Amino acid sequence: MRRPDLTYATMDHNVPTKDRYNITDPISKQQIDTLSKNCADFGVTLFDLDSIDQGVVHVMGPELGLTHPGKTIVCGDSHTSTHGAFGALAFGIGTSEVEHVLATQCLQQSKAKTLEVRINGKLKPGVTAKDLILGVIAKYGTDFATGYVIEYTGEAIRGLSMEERMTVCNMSIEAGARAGLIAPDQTTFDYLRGRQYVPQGEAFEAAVAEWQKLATDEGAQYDWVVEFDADSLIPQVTWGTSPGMGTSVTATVPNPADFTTENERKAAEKAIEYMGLTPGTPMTEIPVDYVFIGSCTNGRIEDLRAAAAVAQGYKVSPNVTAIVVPGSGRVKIQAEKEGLDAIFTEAGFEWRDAGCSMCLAMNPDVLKPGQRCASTSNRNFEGRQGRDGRTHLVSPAMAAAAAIEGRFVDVRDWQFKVKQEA
Ligand SMILES: CC(C)[C@H](C(=O)O)[C@@H](O)C(=O)O
Ligand code: SF4
Repeated sequence: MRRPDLTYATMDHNVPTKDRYNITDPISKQQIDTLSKNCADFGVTLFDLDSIDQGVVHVMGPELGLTHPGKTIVCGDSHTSTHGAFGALAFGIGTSEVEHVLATQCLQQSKAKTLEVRINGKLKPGVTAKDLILGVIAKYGTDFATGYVIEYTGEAIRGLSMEERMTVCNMSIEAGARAGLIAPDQTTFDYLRGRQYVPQGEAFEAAVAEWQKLATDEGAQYDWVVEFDADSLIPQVTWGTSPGMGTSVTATVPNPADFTTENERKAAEKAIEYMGLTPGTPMTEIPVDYVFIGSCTNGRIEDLRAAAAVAQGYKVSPNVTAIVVPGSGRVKIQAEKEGLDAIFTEAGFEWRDAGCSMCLAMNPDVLKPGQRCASTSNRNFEGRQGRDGRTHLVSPAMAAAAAIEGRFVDVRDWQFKVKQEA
């Protein structure tokens, strides 16, 4: 290994989120044991199950301050695009490329084209970064950014916290992009200050002076520009089996006949059948069996706060199983300090340990065939959360409201209702 000092590891995909040391799946067990052994043999820092920093790599990395503006970051995982939120060039690579990087610390790449995704206006109350990226992908499709690196710009992006920016960049890959990034600014520097793996004291100020140079050039030219209006965005729910098959919670399940091309019609038909839905059904009349709050898209502390704010004082519907899975050990500890775990458990949510959990069916958290899940993760492919499971992607607040009502609800009405009752 060329640079063990620049390499970090954790365990996330196949870690059980309850009784975490009891890994019964032999392949998962072997993978985890092999990683431990390799890290020990090659001197790589590993955040293992005993570490409070163990968690989903895209949650715990930034949290530790490992992600800096201007860095090139690779990981054997497609959602590495998350780290672009800091103005890093971060992308997922395949296993043989991982091997190449470990041996040489370099990678041959062809230059990507540049795409500006300009978000005009501001998000309205109850509309989140998750709705924003789901809305962009619903509008432009799951392959519009193929061959490009996205730069997200515009007023709405500048107004986002680092955690919200990570949610947006996380799903760049669902738009087909090689990577997605946001130019660093004061929000970025404030987030990084004092974290374990950033320079401290005067060295930090010197780093900031360098990072400031990474702001978007005045009059920068891109290969392509698309625009999106944040002002008119409504909370989103996906109805199909790709992240682009989404709509507003106030809308209905679409009619395949209304799509323009034959391919789209066929894809919609197939997706609606798999999802067990009927065209024309209001999204708010779709009942859910399961709610998953977590993942590298929405398993950060702000996400858990948003979900807890909705859940507080209510009970999960008797027809629903709901789990909350912090993205990292530190998110878990912070949430417990703030009493969020108590809010969730009193409401009837299960409070779990950090891991990828039900984002993908590679650990004990799996849907049963036919079960329908409101999920804060990023992929709703067939079988993603378990064979024949049905996934609807939503924001944390929307997921929490769905857990309580037992169906999708417009969280903007929900907040109104809460206020009236209070
Ligand atoms: C299993 C892993 C390689 C995969 C990825 O690359 O993204 C997973 O994290 C996912 O979200 O589908
Ligand atoms: S949380 Fe989900 S999307 Fe993120 S790395 Fe894990 S499996 Fe992939």
